[in-house]
Amino acid sequence: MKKIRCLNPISNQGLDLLEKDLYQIVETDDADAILLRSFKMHDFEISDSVKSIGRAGAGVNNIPIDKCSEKGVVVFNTPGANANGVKELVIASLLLSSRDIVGGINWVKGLEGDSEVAAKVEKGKSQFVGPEILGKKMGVIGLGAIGALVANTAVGLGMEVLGYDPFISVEAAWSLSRAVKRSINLDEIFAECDYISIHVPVIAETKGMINKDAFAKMKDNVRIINLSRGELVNDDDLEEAIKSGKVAKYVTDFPNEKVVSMENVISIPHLGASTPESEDNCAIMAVIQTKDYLLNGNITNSVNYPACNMGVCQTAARVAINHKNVPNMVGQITTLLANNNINIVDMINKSKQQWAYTLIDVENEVAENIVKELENIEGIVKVRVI
Ligand SMILES: NC(=O)C1=CN([C@@H]2O[C@H](COP(=O)(O)OP(=O)(O)OC[C@H]3O[C@@H](n4cnc5c(N)ncnc54)[C@H](O)[C@@H]3O)[C@@H](O)[C@H]2O)C=CC1
Ligand SMILES: O=C(O)C(=O)COP(=O)(O)O
Repeated sequence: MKKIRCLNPISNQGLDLLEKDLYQIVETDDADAILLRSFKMHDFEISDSVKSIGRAGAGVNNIPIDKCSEKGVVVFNTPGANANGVKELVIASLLLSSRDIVGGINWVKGLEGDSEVAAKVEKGKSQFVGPEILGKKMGVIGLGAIGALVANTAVGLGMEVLGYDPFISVEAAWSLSRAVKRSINLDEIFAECDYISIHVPVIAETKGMINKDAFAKMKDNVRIINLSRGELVNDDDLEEAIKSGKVAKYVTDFPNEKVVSMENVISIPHLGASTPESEDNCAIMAVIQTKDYLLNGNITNSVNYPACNMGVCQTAARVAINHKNVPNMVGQITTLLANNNINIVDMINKSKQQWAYTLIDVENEVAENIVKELENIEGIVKVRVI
């Protein structure tokens, strides 16, 4: 029986795929696999029983990836599974940033109980005028699953779209409308766009990328939409840019104590992926990937270990080894098996940056002492016999 622990509520559409005779949902710290959404795991004790962590969503900045890699814990996410949910909220945000719908709604709320609401609405509406988006320039930073959908939809809404992504995947590039203009540097986006939407992960290179220097290059009255992560924007610099009139509106899905009280900020409570469709898609994908890893050792959509697939084991046993990507690992592993008279039927070795994974189907049972010997090889961080 494999134990699965959920650190956030995970859609039943996914959890129902866990067969009752094979899997048990637990709240104890002896789980084989963890499923989560935005739960912050940095201070969470990851026990040695944990083999994988499945993020039902895209961003993995809530998970200590390096620590997981060192422990041989494979971290999955679910690329694209919530992209449409986010895209739709970006389009809503685009309109909210332009027309003062939020200001208008709040003002009308204040007229409750007034006997002249209809007349006052007509008289007061001019204070909420805002521009149309048709024909305006939209900059999309990051053209992955979400950014590509946003760029294409903005084209469909009659906007002129500039996209920037130096690491764009072939798949995302193919999916882009030919009307999306490629920017080769951010400065062009900053200088030309009336609306800028950010769709990059928060990593060392992107943290605080929307800062004083960036604001200085932007047009006056620019509208910025950030449904990616709060840390991408420098809050102090944003405050200045709003005060000076450089930024007309900032829409964020990641409000904090500082941003929430700023003028001309629209704060959304992290609702980008909060649709039944996205929640179901993410849960289903995370569960399928987790099951395949626990049962077969196959890796799909991991952010720290390489993709690897040998189907279902047809031999006496399958040995799954997580290790460092350094010379002579395969040599040492196969020599040790040969010295123990274990015949290899099939094997695969893959690497991703400094980590690697070796799957070996063998003809014989693999005894506990051999597992121990494998674990003792310098550079090996996890050994499983499936
Ligand atoms: N508000 C919400 O509920 C949600 C927020 N997100 C956020 O959106 C981000 C993007 O999600 P996806 O599009 O699904 O991810 P993705 O991985 O498909 O796309 C990210 C893109 O950013 C690009 N990129 C990386 N570094 C860059 C840089 N320095 N400059 C320009 N582009 C760069 C990559 O090449 C990739 O194409 C996530 O990392 C997450 O932080 C994702 C889902 C839901
Ligand atoms: O997928 C992501 O990166 C998200 O930000 C969605 O977060 P959530 O699963 O809604 O807590």
